Amino acid sequence: MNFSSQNTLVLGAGSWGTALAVLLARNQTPTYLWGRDKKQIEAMTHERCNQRYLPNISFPHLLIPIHDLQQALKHTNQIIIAVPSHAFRLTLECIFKSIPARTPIIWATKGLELGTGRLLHEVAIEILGSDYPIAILSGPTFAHEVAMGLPTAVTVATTYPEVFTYLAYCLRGNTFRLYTSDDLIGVQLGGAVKNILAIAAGISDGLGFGSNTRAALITRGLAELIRFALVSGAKKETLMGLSCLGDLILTCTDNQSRNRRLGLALAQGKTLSEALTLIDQVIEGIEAAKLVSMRARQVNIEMPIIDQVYQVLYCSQDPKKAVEMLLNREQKPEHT
Ligand SMILES: NC(=O)C1=CN([C@@H]2O[C@H](COP(=O)(O)OP(=O)(O)OC[C@H]3O[C@@H](n4cnc5c(N)ncnc54)[C@H](OP(=O)(O)O)[C@@H]3O)[C@@H](O)[C@H]2O)C=CC1
Ligand SMILES: O=C(CO)COP(=O)(O)O
Repeated sequence: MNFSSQNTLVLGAGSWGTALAVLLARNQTPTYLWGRDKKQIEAMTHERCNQRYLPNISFPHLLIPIHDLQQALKHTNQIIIAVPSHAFRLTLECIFKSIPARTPIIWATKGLELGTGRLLHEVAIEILGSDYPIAILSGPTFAHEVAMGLPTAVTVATTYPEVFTYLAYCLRGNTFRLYTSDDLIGVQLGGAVKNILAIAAGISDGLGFGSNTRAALITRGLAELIRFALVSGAKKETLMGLSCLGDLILTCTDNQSRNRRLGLALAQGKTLSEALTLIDQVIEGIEAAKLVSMRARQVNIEMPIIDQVYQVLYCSQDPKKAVEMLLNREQKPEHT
């Protein structure tokens, strides 16, 4: 394959889609960055920067912001979806009739399908059938750090080796390293559930608890995540890798995480709607908390931390009370 003649289309002009488009274009891959907001695309075209979602990062000349989706689809050999999970189905439904069969479709979205809790590869296969090679890019990746060129490593889950090879070629460089995995379930569940645990870590730190508490939350949260993911068909080794443990550590410990900042704000007494207004970006852990706690009950998996996050978000549970509930649970062996 003559890689150098290929174009990539990134769907979703938020912080993550923009950072990925910047990385691709810096690596000499002609890249279209599609966003739904025409005014924002015009501003990005004029300013050569995404002031709203990724300020102070200049666009390389091979990055072209675009609003006309059909036009963008005409010129693409690879699609990367970076819209929030609530827009995933709609985005695929809009494009699938216009993309040639065999076009690789990769997503960097971290979450479950709105309302149903299905994994996004199930949604993708339902819409696309088996004519399109799919892959999932996930891992500890704050958009701004990636765009700054700080060294970052990710997992790409796919059963199509050629998709990985081409993606790795496009994202190559000294700052971005890709590892392969064939565990679509584990990689997606790690990325979705860690967001809920980052809210928990934010709550804990916002209440003024210390490093001991945070370490306990991360470790016991990971135990919940593993129980849930194994029952769902994930591989255990995936859960110890970048897309799960790596991302869990990142988002539970650094205030660049919007999910963690949500927890901090709630613990400081803000209402959910005040916190949402304050952060003003996608917070995937909110919907995921509802979907995962519901699913955990259905499959009879104990997820006490996730459950308390759900209670705080949806049932007006006082964050302090949520911690009390967790600490006063019946004693049990660490490993069961
Ligand atoms: N930011 C990060 O560091 C990382 C994010 N991710 C994941 O990437 C995904 C996107 O998040 P991120 O870029 O951070 O979010 P942001 O909050 O930065 O931006 C959200 C973007 O999604 C767009 N959007 C919202 N609804 C729709 C819709 N219905 N159709 C099309 N576009 C829509 C928004 O457009 P508008 O401005 O018009 O509302 C905006 O461009 C999430 O799943 C997130 O978990 C993964 C790794 C890192
Ligand atoms: O997934 C992320 C980094 O890997 C971003 O996390 P937040 O959505 O919590 O900001």
